[in-house]
Amino acid sequence: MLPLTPADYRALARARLPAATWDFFEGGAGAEWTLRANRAQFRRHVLRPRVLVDVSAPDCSTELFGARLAAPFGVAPMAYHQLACPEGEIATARAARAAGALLVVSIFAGRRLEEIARAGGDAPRWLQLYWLRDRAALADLAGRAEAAGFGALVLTVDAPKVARRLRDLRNSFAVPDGVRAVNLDAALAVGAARSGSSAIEAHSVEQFDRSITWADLSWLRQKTSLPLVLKGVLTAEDARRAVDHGVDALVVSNHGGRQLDGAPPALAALPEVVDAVPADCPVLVDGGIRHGTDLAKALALGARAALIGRPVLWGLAHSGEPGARHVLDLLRTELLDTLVLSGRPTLADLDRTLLADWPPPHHLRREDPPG
Ligand SMILES: Cc1cc2nc3c(=O)[nH]c(=O)nc-3n(C[C@H](O)[C@H](O)[C@H](O)COP(=O)(O)O)c2cc1C
Ligand SMILES: O=C(O)C(=O)c1ccccc1
Repeated sequence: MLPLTPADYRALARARLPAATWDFFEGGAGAEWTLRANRAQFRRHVLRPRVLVDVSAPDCSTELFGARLAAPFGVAPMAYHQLACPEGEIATARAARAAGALLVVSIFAGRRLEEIARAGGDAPRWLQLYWLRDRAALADLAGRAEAAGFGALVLTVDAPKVARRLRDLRNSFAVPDGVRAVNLDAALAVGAARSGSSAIEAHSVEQFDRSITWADLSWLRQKTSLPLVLKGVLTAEDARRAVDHGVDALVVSNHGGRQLDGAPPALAALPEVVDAVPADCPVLVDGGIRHGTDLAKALALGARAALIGRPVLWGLAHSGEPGARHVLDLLRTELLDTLVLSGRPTLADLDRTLLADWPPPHHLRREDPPG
C-alpha cells in the first residue's frame, strides 16, 4: 500500500514495532480520556469555506523567532527516536530539514545534540528540557544547545513526574539496551525494567525536581540568552503568569494525553491562552494533529504553529528519514489543499470565521417535548 496519509503510516508502523514499544508510543495516562479527547475536539469544528477567492498562489510558510518555516509546524519533542528507527534523531533532523519544519529535540534524545545539529544544517531547531534535580546538567545542556545553534529552549512544565501509564505498567516497559539519553551523564539514565513498573516513570520520580516554581525560572533564564518557551500550559492564568515571568512563547499541550488524564483537549484550551497573552507572544499547540484540516483549525483558533508528535514516529518506524519526511510533507500538502479549498490562501486568512461548532447547537432537540 502506498501511504497517502499519516494514518496510513500508523497502520504500517504498528506492524513493524514490538508491542511494548507501540504501547509506549501510542498510550496515554490513566483511562486515556484526554488522549481520546484531543482527537474528538477536532471533530467539534467544521470549516466554513468561502468561494470565488483567488487561490492561485496559496502560501503556508511562516516565520518563528526569525527562522523561516515552509509550513507552520514542527516535530514535537519525543524521547528516544531510536525506538522507532536505528538512526534516531539524525533521521528526524534530516527529515525536518527537508520538509522545512522546526525540530524540537528532547532532553532524552538518543543522539548527541551536536550530531543532530550537523544533520539539521541551517534548519531551525529547539531543545526541550525537563527540570532535573541536577542543575549542573541543565546548565551544561543550555550552553551546549546555544553553541550548537539551537534557537530556543523549551521547558516542559506538565511533568513534575511521568504519569501512571497503564500500558507501560502492564508491559513493565523499559528502554532497551543500546538506547540511552546520551546528552546526559550515564548516572542520570533510565534504569532497568522491574516487573509491574515503568522504568520511565520510576526514573522521573528519581531525577525530576518537582519542587520548582515560577521563582525558579529566573535561574534558567540567566543560564542562557536563548528565547524560553514553556510547554504544557492549559490555562489563561498560567499563560499570563508565564508572560509576566518573561517567557517568550507557549505550547498549549496536555503532552498528547500522557500526563494529567482529565486535562482538557489542547485545542479546547487554545483560545483562552491565545486571548490571555499579548499578540506578539507566539502560542503553539500540540496533541492529536493528524490532518491538514486539523492544522487549519488550530491556526484559526490563534495558534502560530503546531507540533506534531506520534505521526513522526510512525514515519520513522516505517522507513526512517524518508518516512518521517513524507509524513511532514503530507501534512503540508493537506494544509495547502485546505487553504485552497476553503478560500483562505494564506495563514493570515485563517481566523475564527473559518470555524463553526459541530454539531450545531439546536434550540429544539428531537427528544425535547413540544411547546
Ligand atoms: C513517545 C513519546 C515521547 C515523548 N517524549 C517527550 C519528551 O521527552 N518531552 C516532552 O516535552 N514531550 C514528550 N512527549 C510529548 C510530545 O512532545 C507531544 O506533546 C505530544 O506527543 C503531542 O501529541 P501527539 O502525539 O498527539 O501529536 C512525548 C510523546 C510521545 C508520544
Ligand atoms: O515525556 C514523555 O511523554 C515520555 O514518554 C518520557 C520519556 C522519557 C523520559 C521522560 C518522559
